[in-house]
Amino acid sequence: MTLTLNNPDLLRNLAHIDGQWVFAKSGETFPVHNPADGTLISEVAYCGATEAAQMVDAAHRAQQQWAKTTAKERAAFLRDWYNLLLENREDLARILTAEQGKPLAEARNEITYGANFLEWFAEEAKRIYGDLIPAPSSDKRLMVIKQPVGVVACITPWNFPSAMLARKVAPAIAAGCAVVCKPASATPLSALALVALAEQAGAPPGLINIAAGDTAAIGDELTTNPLVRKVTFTGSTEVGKQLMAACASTVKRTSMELGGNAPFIVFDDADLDAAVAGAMASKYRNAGQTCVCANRILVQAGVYDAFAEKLHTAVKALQVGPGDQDDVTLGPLVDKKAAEKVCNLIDDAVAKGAQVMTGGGLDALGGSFVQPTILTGVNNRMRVFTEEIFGPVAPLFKFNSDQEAVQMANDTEFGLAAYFYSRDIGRIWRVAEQLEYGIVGINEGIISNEMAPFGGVKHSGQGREGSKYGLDDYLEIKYLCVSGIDA
Ligand SMILES: NC(=O)C1=CN([C@@H]2O[C@H](COP(=O)(O)OP(=O)(O)OC[C@H]3O[C@@H](n4cnc5c(N)ncnc54)[C@H](O)[C@@H]3O)[C@@H](O)[C@H]2O)C=CC1
Ligand SMILES: O=C(O)[C@H](O)CS(=O)(=O)O
Repeated sequence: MTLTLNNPDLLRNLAHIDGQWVFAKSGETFPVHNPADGTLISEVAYCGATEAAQMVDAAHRAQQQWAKTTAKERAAFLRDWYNLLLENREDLARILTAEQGKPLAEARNEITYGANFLEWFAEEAKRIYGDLIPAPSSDKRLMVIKQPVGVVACITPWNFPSAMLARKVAPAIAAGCAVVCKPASATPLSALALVALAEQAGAPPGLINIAAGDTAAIGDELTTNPLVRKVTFTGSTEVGKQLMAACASTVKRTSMELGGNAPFIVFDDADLDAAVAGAMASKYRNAGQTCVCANRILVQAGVYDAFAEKLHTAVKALQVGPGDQDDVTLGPLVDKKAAEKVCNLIDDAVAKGAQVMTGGGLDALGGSFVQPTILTGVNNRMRVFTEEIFGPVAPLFKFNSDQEAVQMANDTEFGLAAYFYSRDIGRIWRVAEQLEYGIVGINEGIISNEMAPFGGVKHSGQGREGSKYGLDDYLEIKYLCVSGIDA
């Protein structure tokens, strides 16, 4: 696939440190390939601990100044950056589809989704209020002020390489922090393009720094350098735990958006057509590579066959192919290793008795294209019940009672998103309150937006991104006790 841009300057391959675009000190680079056809898109600077330390030093200097700006000035920068993302949305979407594989329509949506966090936190920046507290004695005045955490490390995944960066950098900048960013090596180009637009929007040198390459070396520097006061991470639970442990030596704050294992419950009073539409949107978005995808579809016995047939019809209508082709609605997985892992999960289920209703393995296109798949006759001994599938596979589990559905749904160490379809108000409240998840979609399969708190419980992480709560993760609360007030 040839990547054609209106503004070729958006395709960056260097690190951005202290306001300069620089090669790696070693001069090394690493390749970025298009998952649809394996073609080379770019060679990107392969950075390591040296560049990571330089980013931290630059961010520390810049943050001292950025913290002195007014909320209005921080808001104005974020809004200018937001406008540039929208003006360059088509190019940003094409870069995103080229390196990650998602269909262009989804890529456009991701750019808008990420931009909306810039707009949201441009507004929230002006509402970082403190408190005055009734004093215990007449000679005292008690108050609370909120101050920026300081230098923040942002480590982001390959599945939403643009929006996940924006979702972290926006509140950090709004709060008065400076950032050092490490994108996933599979998809650095979208993040680099975003930083190029931040520079165009007037970001002071050192405010926003980014480097990719030697993941472990960069990660080690960012988690142990005492000048970094917070690490915000989106990715697998396994890596999240490693990063939390590494941050302990310097007592950094952490925000963790980790893995999921979302139940999608269809009760017998559900609107089945709405439930199928919600399942399609939740399960097959980004070819199933989102942390909030429906991972286990639990269907009440009385409607199981009807729901399965309706879902089958909808899945058969999916168009598998390269994301830059107009009619495609299901792109490749991010790489062949990811596709192999998903096929292994299918094979495990079949070996334990599951039936393949449609799909079942690699698509005829080969490479990292996986057939959209529905499995029936599944049980909780299969890996598709316990593991995050991260692919276009819908296992349909059957249940009888409401309590059985809730028990199955909660039978996991994860707790990010859950979904269910019902039109009974009593059932809705009872089930919503019993589900052990940070996010619950009720009669809805797409729950993500900048206005709502996004985050999980248990092994799905800690902290919330977006919403009026999203700034808290980037602020420190300081209590001032003023005495001697009595005349
Ligand atoms: N809860 C959420 O919002 C999200 C969770 N995820 C989860 O992430 C996984 C898929 O995304 P991946 O990018 O493969 O996850 P990953 O955990 O392998 O990588 C995520 C990021 O961490 C970096 N990383 C890996 N090891 C590191 C280390 N030792 N030090 C510093 N950085 C390191 C990677 O380079 C990448 O930038 C799935 O489990 C998915 O559920 C992905 C996106 C969103
Ligand atoms: O990385 C992800 O999977 C995203 O958080 C999912 S969403 O926010 O785009 O729904």
